[in-house]
Amino acid sequence: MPMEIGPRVLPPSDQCCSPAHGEGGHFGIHTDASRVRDVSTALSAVYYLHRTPRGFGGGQLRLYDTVVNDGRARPAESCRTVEPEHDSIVFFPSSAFHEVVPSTCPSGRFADHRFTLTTWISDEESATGPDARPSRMAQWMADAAEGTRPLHEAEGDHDGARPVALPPPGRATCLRTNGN
Ligand SMILES: O=C(O)CCC(=O)C(=O)O
Ligand SMILES: [Fe+2]
Repeated sequence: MPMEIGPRVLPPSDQCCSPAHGEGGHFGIHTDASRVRDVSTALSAVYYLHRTPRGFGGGQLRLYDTVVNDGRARPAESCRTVEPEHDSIVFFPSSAFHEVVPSTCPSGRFADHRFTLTTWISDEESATGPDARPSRMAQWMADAAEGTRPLHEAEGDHDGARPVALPPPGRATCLRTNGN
């Protein structure tokens, strides 16, 4: 089924990332603190799109609980697993530890890769008003996330993901999800 992605739903390309994971593609445990201005209010949004039936295996998103030891936060062993389902979107706090487990892509074809559109939503206003103090839990997760390594240092954990060029603004794009 062709899927229309109009430019109006796409954030500017510097605020949007569109990688494709093939065989072995993965993303080690991280937070998205370095991708947002205010991690105490920011949400990460990941939209999944791929051909059906799915041409890849694995590629689940794991969202970890957080534990604190000696005032330092780290990912707990417990997590929630999100299956990348075509035409679905997941939102989570950008301060949460998460990872993408390795994908397999038996055909090796690019069309069978795991595709996503990822963006980060941050309400700058809400962090400045008098009533805008984040909850204790949110502040605590934000402080923990600030201490995590910047994303560019985690590039070694992002093997196998190839960036996909986004369409220029003002032109609709048609992604065929059932062809090559
Ligand atoms: O692809 C996903 O499910 C998550 C991607 C991600 O964590 C990121 O781009 O920071
Ligand atoms: Fe992330």
